[in-house]
Amino acid sequence: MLLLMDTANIKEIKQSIEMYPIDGVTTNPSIIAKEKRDFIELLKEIRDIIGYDKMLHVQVISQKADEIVEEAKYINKEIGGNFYIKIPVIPEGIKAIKMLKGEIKTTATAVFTPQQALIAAKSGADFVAPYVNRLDNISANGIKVVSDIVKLINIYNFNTKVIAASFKNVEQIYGVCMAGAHAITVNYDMINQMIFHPMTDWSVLQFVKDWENFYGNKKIRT
Ligand SMILES: O=C[C@H](O)COP(=O)(O)O
Repeated sequence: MLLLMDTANIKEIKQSIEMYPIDGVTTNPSIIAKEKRDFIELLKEIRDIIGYDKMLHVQVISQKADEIVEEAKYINKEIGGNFYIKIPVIPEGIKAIKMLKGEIKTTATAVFTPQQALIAAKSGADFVAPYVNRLDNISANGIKVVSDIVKLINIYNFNTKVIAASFKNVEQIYGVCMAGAHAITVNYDMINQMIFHPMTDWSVLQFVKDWENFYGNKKIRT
């Protein structure tokens, strides 16, 4: 299972890379704009922090295939390393995914249906990114959509991986993992929530208390 951070915030990226087993970073134009920084300069800083081996997914802005391809080539040249260009699954985006096959790795994004994922996978996308919480918010079932996409990819033996995105609670994350999503991308709040449990904190406190009752301030290693 691949675990990526859905953020462009330098502090959050540094902290999560230090604490957790992170495989890379995903961004989108909204996430990037929040940082109020020069686009390429910010991406270069992220690349420096995560190194050249971890994945960095960056989204295009253009909506015409030729321009999407040009943007993809430009960002890839500037950033380098293990790079994926994120392309929305509009028709021109699908065309661009086909055009980039064999040249730049692609993540088909803004996926809301298994049918979109199927076309993106057949076009050669390396990842498809269904938006779980945004689906749940429109009374659809995000986990079911992810589960169906995973099934379709297996039925047709595509090399495409599912990177489930857009989470607002850990139950959604658990659901997509049980459905066999190959990767998840989560924000800083979600990664911390994934590891949090009040009983864990209570248990740790209790262990320390019991130790101190007998050993006082004595450490295990003096
Ligand atoms: O790039 C896609 C994001 O993961 C969407 O997440 P969001 O619905 O929390 O904005």
